[in-house]
Amino acid sequence: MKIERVDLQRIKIPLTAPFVTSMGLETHKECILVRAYSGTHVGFGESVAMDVPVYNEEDVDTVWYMLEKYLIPQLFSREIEHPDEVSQIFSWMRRNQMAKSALEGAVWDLYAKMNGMSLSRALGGTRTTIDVGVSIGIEPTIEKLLARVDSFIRDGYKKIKVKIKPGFDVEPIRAIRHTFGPDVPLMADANSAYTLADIDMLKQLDDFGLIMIEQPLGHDDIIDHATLQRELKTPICLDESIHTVEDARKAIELGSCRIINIKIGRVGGLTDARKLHDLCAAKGVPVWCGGMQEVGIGRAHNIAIASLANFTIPGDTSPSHRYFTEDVVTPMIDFVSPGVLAVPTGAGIGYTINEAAILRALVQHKSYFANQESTTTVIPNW
Ligand SMILES: O=C(O)CCC(=O)c1ccccc1C(=O)O
Ligand SMILES: [Mg+2]
Repeated sequence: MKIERVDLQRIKIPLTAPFVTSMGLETHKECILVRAYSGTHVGFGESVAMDVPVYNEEDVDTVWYMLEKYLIPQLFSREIEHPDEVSQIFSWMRRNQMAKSALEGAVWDLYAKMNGMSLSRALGGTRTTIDVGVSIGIEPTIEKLLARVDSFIRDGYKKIKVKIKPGFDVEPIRAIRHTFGPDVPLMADANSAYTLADIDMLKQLDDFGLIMIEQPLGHDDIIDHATLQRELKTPICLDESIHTVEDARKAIELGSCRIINIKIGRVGGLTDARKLHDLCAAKGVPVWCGGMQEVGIGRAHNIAIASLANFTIPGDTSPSHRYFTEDVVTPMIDFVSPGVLAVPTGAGIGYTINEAAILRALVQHKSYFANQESTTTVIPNW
């Protein structure tokens, strides 16, 4: 296939509730949607970079810049047989995994649509449904947190993940266990808020039977995590520290974690996400699909990758209504039964794009053509 045109659309949508983590506060979702065109087919991708570089080094503007300056022109210049080639084509560029992934994901959807198969099938997925959990931000009080946990348990979520930070860690976890009992599948995500100096507090978390503790230490660390894992019964799951398949190999070899959270954007795209999944399967390390509060396109990509066999732990891919009142796909992504999403069987991502919703959220649109000048529209809607 030859990519003849790419559109970038920057959108901004309010979140139904503010999301607080040890990294800061989010009230809106801002991201870039990518469309890749070949013949009569269009593939869709989504950049998961946040509006500020607090999770990784990228933000919405750096993604746009890297796509426009390097990645889009590079795809225009060649014939592609299979989307697996895209990550190889982009491999000369260091990092910028989310920028690469946004375009690579659009090419994967395009390829699946051109071949009349679902994205899940194109990736080798075997599950027809996936179990999902919920990621709850830091609430102003333990009482408010308990109320949220209660409503998510009632909704049937298969895993409850709570964000922790220094000063809001042991007590909220103790309160959840005390109120809801030992059987609730519970985990904590620290987003790198601790160091080895906090080891006594982290060891206290061992008493609560957590499924795992996600990314307790430095975003760029795998050494101290190995030290910590030797001291903890609870499995450590790495998120921020794993950007590549090689990172995962080294972390597993060092014993830095026993579980890995795979985010397609963080690892540079679907091809590398699948390779990381395969490596973990070979090493006996379970994986689950993380989330970046994606709108429907990125969410659909997450569902497709989570249909692979070694995604044995419920992921963070909650239904659309947990974040937004309106999504960019229609109908909104929702449970088929409590805590369970269906893996679409239609071509590509398998959801219909809600063009009207995108127009309502649109901030900037630019079309790039293989053989023509590009055109930009800036929409001053905020
Ligand atoms: O609901 C989701 O999409 C997951 C939300 C989440 O936990 C998260 C959101 C933004 C950045 C990092 C993380 C994380 O998993 O650490
Ligand atoms: Mg995380």
